[in-house]
Amino acid sequence: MEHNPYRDDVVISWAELHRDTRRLCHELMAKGPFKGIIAIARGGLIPAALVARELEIRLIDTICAASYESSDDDSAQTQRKEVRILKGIEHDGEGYLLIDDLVDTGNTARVIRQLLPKAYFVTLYAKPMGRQVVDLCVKEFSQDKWVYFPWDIDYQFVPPIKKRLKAEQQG
Ligand SMILES: O=P(O)(O)OC[C@H]1O[C@H](OP(=O)(O)OP(=O)(O)O)[C@H](O)[C@@H]1O
Repeated sequence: MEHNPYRDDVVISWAELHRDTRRLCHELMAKGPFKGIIAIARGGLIPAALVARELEIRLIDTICAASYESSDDDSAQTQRKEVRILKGIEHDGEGYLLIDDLVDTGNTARVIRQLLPKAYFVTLYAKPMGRQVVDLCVKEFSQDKWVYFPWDIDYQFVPPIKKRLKAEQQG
């Protein structure tokens, strides 16, 4: 079985994501103006839409990448494959804001940084292995945290702690 580097989860709510994106926008006001936004799909799409609203940017493009593939056990912590660019951009990114939700190992960001060397590259969240590849992020998490975004999760009923402990003791 492949080594799993993730020891802990970070669960980001919609409200937290929105608040963090607005914090990013306040910092971006001092960096622009930008000609447009390039969202790294899919994770960058929702942050890019929120940033576009706050900075009043209406020119929005995408670069489409795929870097993870499903693991055999259906876990969200899927196994890494090579980064593939499914749709590129026909310029070097000068004057553009490049947005993704997360830089983790930095594999995706490194490939895209080479394609768009002049873009201003931001993510909401970053882990140490990828932090240097982007220009700005809002929060940093340690490498062993797995970040769940609001679109990855669902609200569901959780039994009271007393019942859960009892069930654990019996089982
Ligand atoms: O730094 P890395 O280790 O490359 O990981 C970060 C990348 O992984 C996620 O995308 P993912 O490949 O899961 O695709 P998705 O956004 O389409 O779900 C995320 O949106 C980043 O693009």
